[in-house]
Amino acid sequence: MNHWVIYLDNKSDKKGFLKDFQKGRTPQALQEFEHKAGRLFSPFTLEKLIDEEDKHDKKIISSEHQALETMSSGEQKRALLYYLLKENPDYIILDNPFDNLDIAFQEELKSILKDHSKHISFIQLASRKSDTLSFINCFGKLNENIFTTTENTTSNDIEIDSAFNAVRIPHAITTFSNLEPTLINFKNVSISYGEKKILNNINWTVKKGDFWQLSGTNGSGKSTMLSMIFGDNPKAYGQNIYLFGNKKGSGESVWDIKQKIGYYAPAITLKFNGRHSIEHMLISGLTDSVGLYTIPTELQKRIVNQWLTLLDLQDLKNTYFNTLSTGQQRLVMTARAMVKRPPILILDEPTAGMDDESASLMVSLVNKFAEETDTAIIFVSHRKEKGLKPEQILDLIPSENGSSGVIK
Ligand SMILES: Nc1ncnc2c1ncn2[C@@H]1O[C@H](COP(=O)(O)OP(=O)(O)OP(=O)(O)O)[C@@H](O)[C@H]1O
Repeated sequence: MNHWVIYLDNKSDKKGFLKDFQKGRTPQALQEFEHKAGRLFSPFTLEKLIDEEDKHDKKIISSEHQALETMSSGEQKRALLYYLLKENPDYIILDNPFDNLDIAFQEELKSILKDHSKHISFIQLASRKSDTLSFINCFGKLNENIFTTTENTTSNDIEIDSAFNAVRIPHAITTFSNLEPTLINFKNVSISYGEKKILNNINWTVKKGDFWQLSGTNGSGKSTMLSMIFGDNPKAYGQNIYLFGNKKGSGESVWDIKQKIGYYAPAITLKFNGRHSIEHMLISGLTDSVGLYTIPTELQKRIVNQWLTLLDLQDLKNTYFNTLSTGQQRLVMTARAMVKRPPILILDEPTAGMDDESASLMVSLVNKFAEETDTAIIFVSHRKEKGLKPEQILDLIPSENGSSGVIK
């Protein structure tokens, strides 16, 4: 039985490939799948199922106890996997299956897929060569929209430690005065959803200039914690959570808080589907807007030009953002969250779905920003991100009473 891996880079037209595949337009080498029943294990499938459940008010993979929409990203993937396997298709396309999964579930997934590989063919789309499943016996790659077969290539270790070293992080133009040295303070924070206990007695202090990694298994409460800092999660009220010295829910508006926090998660890239030049995208990071509604000042332009030089994107400054490769878009969006040099920068799984080279560039940029600025960074990731240099890790360890926080 054949099992394929198809390596992707940030220029691969994955969407186009999947569409063609589903319509039966398969490349020559993959013709064995042409008239077979296939399923897709991908965030696209999850999106569609959530939408369908919502529209028709029915449970397709939601359980009795919990709607698919409210599950954590790892829980959603687990539910989808079992749903697809139960359908017993001839083949399953696995779209970067390990993204957003904690180490334990990654291992479990590997062994579940291996067991099923005796009677289901798998086609793994992989941005990282090191993710290649052990039972893969056919190799290919997707260059833009062209599929070609390749030799069995082993994982490529990319070191881009010297990237961005020519230029320093540009100066800030916004000043954040009267900041307390302690920016975030969780005191004995415990959160439940109904009977389900999520966080148990979390104590966490983030100070000016800290570099934290927030980690924990799927469903351990990482997004819940972020939503209490950056979002409007009502569960935050009544808890002892202090942001910039003020108790959450007392006085400072969500807008006041958001203004002091740079935030980037891959999903927000989707918000920027209009025609914005890269230069304007970065300027909009200084003005906290999605588009650019006012004429930028000379100072704003100068700072953004320095950022473009740093990112080596000077030549592309007038290019539309939506024409960049995924890796370039992610770097621009991360830089957009950095340009203000906010007191806090939250990066929520920023490397999910990135190829090795782009992930490595992202890590270099974050390390450099941590080193050269006073911004406190919270980097959320399941992966031990190669080369990332956080000073401290808050690991959420789940138990029946909710997750406790262990500082490493
Ligand atoms: N509205 C809700 N109702 C019920 N349960 C919820 C709701 N929102 C979140 N949960 C549960 O809270 C737990 C923590 O979810 P959260 O998204 O914070 O985890 P996470 O650590 O970010 O996980 P992942 O790494 O999988 O994204 C999960 O078990 C999730 O199912």
